[in-house]
Amino acid sequence: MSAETKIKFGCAPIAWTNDDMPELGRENTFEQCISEMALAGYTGTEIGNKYPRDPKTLKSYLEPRNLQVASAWFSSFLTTKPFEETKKAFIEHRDFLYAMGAKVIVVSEQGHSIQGQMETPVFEAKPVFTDADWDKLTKGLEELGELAHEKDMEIVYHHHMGTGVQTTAEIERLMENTSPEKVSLLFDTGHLVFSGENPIEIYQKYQSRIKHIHFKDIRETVAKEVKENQDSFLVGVKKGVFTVPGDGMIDFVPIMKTIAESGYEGWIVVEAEQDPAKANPFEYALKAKKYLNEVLPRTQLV
Ligand SMILES: O=C1C[C@@H](O)[C@H](O)[C@@H](O)C1=O
Ligand SMILES: [Co+2]
Repeated sequence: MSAETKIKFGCAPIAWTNDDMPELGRENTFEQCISEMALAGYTGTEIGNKYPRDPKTLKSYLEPRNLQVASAWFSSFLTTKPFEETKKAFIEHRDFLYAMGAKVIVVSEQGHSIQGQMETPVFEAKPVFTDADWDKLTKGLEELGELAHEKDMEIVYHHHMGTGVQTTAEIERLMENTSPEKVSLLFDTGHLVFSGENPIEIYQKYQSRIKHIHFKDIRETVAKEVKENQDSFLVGVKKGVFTVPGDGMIDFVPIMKTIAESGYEGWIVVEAEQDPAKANPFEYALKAKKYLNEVLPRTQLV
């Protein structure tokens, strides 16, 4: 089987309407978003704040457009709230994704996170977990992993700027202290490069545990500005730190080659949040798909 058939390309709705800042792209409708994704050539989507939450209704919109649900984000609060609260919300989210046919559940720990704070500098004020936080996080994630297994699903942990799992050392600590059977990893190129990590090294080290991928590129000059100005994550997004693959500083050819050579089977979701008033979401989705269509054969595996 070629790499092309094992890898499916999806697109995240965050470029049309931003979940972290719903005022960005408020005017873009749900139907416009999913129609444009399909028109740009994607076969999968994640879930945005305008998507109907009833599986039957959502399917009635997605199926005519040949779109599947790849996954959806879940915020855990294992380090700051009683486990039962996260568990209850997780089961609801899991059951919704299961009904939609998704196989993986994106989980990101939002306890102590500063990613949603407009004024907090993302590099300087990022949280650092205590040993007690790590203990709660790793144990809690393993329990969520077991709950996912009840539906034959996996949790994929999303390392993220402005959270306690952002750097290479933090990703390593998470991976080393959780069971590979219970906790898998999401690989997000944009967050790794923005943070200053080496994405290929991380991919190679954890390839057997990577079960979901987000592709976004970085505008190098904006990333430098965010660091120098001590901007928050959200201000960075508004300034345009993220863009689609092929439009920034990341060379996706070696990344794609590493992914294809690893035998990765699953979704690569183009997820490049930026201000839709400055970056037309359809044009950028199309640009990314064209670029990826060119990059994939250059991995020489197809
Ligand atoms: O997967 C993601 C979901 C978003 O809400 C988040 O802030 C974004 O940066 C991301 O990578
Ligand atoms: Co992501």
